[in-house]
Amino acid sequence: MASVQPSAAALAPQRPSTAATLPSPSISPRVFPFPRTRARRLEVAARAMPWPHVLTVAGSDSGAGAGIQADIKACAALGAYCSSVITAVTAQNTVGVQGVHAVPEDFVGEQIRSVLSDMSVDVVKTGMLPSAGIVKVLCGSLRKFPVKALVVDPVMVSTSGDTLSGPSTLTIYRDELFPMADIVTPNVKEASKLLGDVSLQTISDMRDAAECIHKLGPKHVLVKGGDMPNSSEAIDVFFDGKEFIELRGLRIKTRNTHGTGCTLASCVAAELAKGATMLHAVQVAKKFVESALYHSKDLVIGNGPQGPFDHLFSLKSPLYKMGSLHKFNPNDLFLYAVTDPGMNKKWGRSIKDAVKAAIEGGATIVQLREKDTGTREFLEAAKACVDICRSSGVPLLINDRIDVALACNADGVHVGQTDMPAWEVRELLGPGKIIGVSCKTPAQAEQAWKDGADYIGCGGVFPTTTKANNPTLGFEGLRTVCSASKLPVVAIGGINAGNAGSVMELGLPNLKGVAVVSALFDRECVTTETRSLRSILMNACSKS
Ligand SMILES: Cc1ncc(COP(=O)(O)OP(=O)(O)O)c(N)n1
Ligand SMILES: Cc1ncsc1CCOP(=O)(O)O
Ligand SMILES: [Mg+2]
Repeated sequence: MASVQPSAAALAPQRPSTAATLPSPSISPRVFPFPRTRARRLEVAARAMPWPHVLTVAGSDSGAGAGIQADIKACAALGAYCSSVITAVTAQNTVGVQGVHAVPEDFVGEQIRSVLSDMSVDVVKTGMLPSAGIVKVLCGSLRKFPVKALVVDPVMVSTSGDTLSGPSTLTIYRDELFPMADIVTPNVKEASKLLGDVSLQTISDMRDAAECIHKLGPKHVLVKGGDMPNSSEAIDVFFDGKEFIELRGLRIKTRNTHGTGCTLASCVAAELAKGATMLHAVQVAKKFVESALYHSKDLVIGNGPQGPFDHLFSLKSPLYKMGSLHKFNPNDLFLYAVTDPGMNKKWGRSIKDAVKAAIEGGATIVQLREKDTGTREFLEAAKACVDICRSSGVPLLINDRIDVALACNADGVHVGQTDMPAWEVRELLGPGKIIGVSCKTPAQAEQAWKDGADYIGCGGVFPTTTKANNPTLGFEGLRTVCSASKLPVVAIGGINAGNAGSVMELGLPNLKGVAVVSALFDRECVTTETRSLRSILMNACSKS
């Protein structure tokens, strides 16, 4: 690999600033508020707003889909500052890598020194490290200027199949860099290379690989399964030295996957810099990549087989503002309030007041089930309820109506067996939204999971007059579905203050809560009923 030499222009003496040649201004020059004494500087620093800071040590991608360019965009998208040390300049595009020009080792060292000696960097993330010498320089610098965490993305082969780091770096990766790392994030091809070209075909192989790489010294390992053949999901294996966690995601059909590895590692680094735990950082990173791929799936840049994706998709999409992204927490199903227009009319309250009251009483999630409300009125009310729920941190779902959910930017939808299939809903809503599916059988629960739902609603557990022609499953039916479900379950149908405790006391696997219509809304005071049901549920859970 050839070295980069500074251009003649870069080496030429600097032109004196134009300010020096201008006549002195008649007004006093502006005083910049840079504190002159050390004590004053420290005082200012103590009051200063912290800005999580990631330093990426990686290669430049001229096509800007991967490498340094991806790292900076990913960190920016997640609110972290990203400084950059360039280890190599690559000529690449959507077709592949046409050339690599490594930066001389001592100049890589100089860049690192410039950043780490001046700025307070929280996390260092590494990407393309083209030579063993550069890895050595990096390790030496990290010993001199320690940071809170080191994220190592062992970039060895580009997704187009081009070699970015020779075999000589393998040994030093294993001997010097990995023992310093808080996490190493190989894909299956890289994991295989790191372990001497072992074959990785199954999740169990990925677990074994994660364990072997962990023995090389990093605190955590994430083996990414995005490239695994014959898998309808993107499953990654996370290992912290004790426990294996399979992280499941959607496999987004798109050609725009260039730079996913760099982006994932940068997101992990950004989240760590913000103070997240490792598992949380990895979960956020995975969700971010999945969402970016989803929102970029139809973009076209370049003519080659692998295009870049849009890291800053949230700036564009009104449906996907980061602020409204409600990451699903199964415990939110604990007390699920489902509205009913007839009951609200009967008691003379608006949808908005009903939702406010339920939240005040302690509802943990709300569904607008407005079967007879006109679309325009429904949408207006839904928008108001989105505001109420968002300011209380309670997710708001829409029953049946994907169009209304999209228009009001709700947190998700609930659909039944005769509504739009969950996988089509997922296509429309994207990965950031919550999808619930009504299921009465294990087969339906299995399908809901395959379709990408987040939870299932199972019932009627007891007879109900709220939903016509709805067969009663009883405790046995609920037990059968809960035991088979891979998704969290909420029980529904005829649940009230008199029987809710007995449902939760069943202690069924996956049962996270109860969904209730009439026992909350066909009552005079929604807040009182919700409050009392919540305390019944809490008592029952403390017993079971
Ligand atoms: C939480 C929850 N579970 C089940 C249902 C029922 O949905 P569905 O089967 O689509 O019937 P309708 O509610 O549309 O009549 C639900 N709404 N919520
Ligand atoms: C929507 C729905 N899905 C199954 S039962 C049911 C109605 C639940 O209403 P209630 O809580 O009043 O019995
Ligand atoms: Mg429905």
